[in-house]
Amino acid sequence: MQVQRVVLNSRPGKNGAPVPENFRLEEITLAPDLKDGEVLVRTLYLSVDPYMRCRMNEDTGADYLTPWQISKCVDGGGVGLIDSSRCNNFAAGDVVISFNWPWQTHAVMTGSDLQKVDPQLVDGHLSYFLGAVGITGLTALLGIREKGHITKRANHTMVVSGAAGACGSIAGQIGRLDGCVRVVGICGSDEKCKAIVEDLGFSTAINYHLEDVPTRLKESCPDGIDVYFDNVGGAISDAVIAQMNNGSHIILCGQISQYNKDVPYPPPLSEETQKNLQSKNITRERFTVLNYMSKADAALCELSQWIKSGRIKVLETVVNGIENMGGIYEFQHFCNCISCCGQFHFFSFSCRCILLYDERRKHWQANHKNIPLKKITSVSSGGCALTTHHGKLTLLLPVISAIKLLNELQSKYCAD
Ligand SMILES: NC(=O)C1=CN([C@@H]2O[C@H](COP(=O)(O)OP(=O)(O)OC[C@H]3O[C@@H](n4cnc5c(N)ncnc54)[C@H](OP(=O)(O)O)[C@@H]3O)[C@@H](O)[C@H]2O)C=CC1
Ligand SMILES: CCCCCC(=O)/C=C/[C@H]1[C@H](O)CC(=O)[C@@H]1CCCCCCC(=O)O
Repeated sequence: MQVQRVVLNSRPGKNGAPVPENFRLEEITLAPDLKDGEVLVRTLYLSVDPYMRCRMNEDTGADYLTPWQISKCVDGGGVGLIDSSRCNNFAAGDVVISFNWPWQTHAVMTGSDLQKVDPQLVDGHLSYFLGAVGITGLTALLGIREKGHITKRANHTMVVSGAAGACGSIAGQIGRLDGCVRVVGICGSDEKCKAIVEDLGFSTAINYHLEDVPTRLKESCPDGIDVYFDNVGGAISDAVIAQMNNGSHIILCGQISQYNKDVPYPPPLSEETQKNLQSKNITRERFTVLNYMSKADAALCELSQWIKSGRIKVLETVVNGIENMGGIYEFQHFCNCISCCGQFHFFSFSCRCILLYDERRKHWQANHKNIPLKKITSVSSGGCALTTHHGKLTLLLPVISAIKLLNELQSKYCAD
């Protein structure tokens, strides 16, 4: 069987921004026979995440991350279907996920690397297993519960950086559901600001590219800041920390603004910010979701229920084609992504890029008629935004490709 895959072509260098040329698309032949314990999977969606920037370095700087190897297939979070199986735990048609899914249209994987998931949890919207009902949703929920110390009726104000991203967009909504009276999001465009306020229910949004963050924080958080969900680090976090209250809490989720720099994780803080933390007794404990997986099942159920009931909205992003996987890193400033292989569709909001393989979708529908995949229900003007059952998708593609993609999406998925 001929399959396409993405390999690492070159490294950006420890202080370099990733470029599409860091990746290369190849075609290879998969051996037809499976060994005992192996399965053949069809890739549906692959996730492109900030931590992968570290895997592009020879030394990732984090003990739980291995570097990607030059000319080898890259891997990460993925979801797909079992095509055929020689592993007792899996049968053809099962939906499975893995943290080490190769960026490949089909792959032979060992059963022990895969986890079977229940499509009912996401109402057939399988990409959610890589986002809102997957690692980033868990990160938001467990990060808040473990490190946020939000108390109902305490009138807490929460600030979220990277607020339109996969973790941030869910974290802000959970902050609200858990009882914060005010949730302020910081993100990088007016479009994102509008979406997190109008679609997700954040109280206020600050565009850090156009607005003065300290001034806008002062206006938006008149009672100071009690909880900070930090996705970005750097100057934005310095500004937030400067306005945090005594005894307040930081959820140290990630520091994306520093990932192109050759600094350890978590990157060092300025002296002034360190002083702020100490003098105001602010907690800032590192949070890694993988350390809380014993709580994952219950948390995933909670997320699933919130999403199904519409109390949490999910924003997603799609870009078209495995050949565009490298290009996704051009969007890294704007988004972290999900994608797949073959004839892709790459939906792309602020947070996630998702590639959907047409044939696989048909395969899925043929085998799971009772759980229809969500179809796009309307396309809004300008070729830059679509609406699904679950919320708005904003394409970060150039308008021309966005229009082309929308037309394709329309003709393929909106007919019925
Ligand atoms: N602790 C844990 O276990 C986990 C941590 N993480 C971390 O959470 C963070 C968010 O991840 P995720 O939501 O998946 O990623 P996304 O890519 O979905 O979101 C990241 C957001 O950060 C913003 N951003 C990118 N670069 C910068 C910058 N230089 N300055 C300010 N904002 C920037 C982007 O939008 P814009 O600039 O337009 O606002 C983007 O929306 C990352 O730091 C990641 O490493 C993720 C998963 C698990
Ligand atoms: C070094 C910067 C990391 C910053 C925090 C972050 O983004 C962490 C992400 C992990 C999160 O805890 C859950 C995940 O899915 C991310 C890591 C996944 C590790 C997979 C292992 C890959 C490998 O084989 O190296």
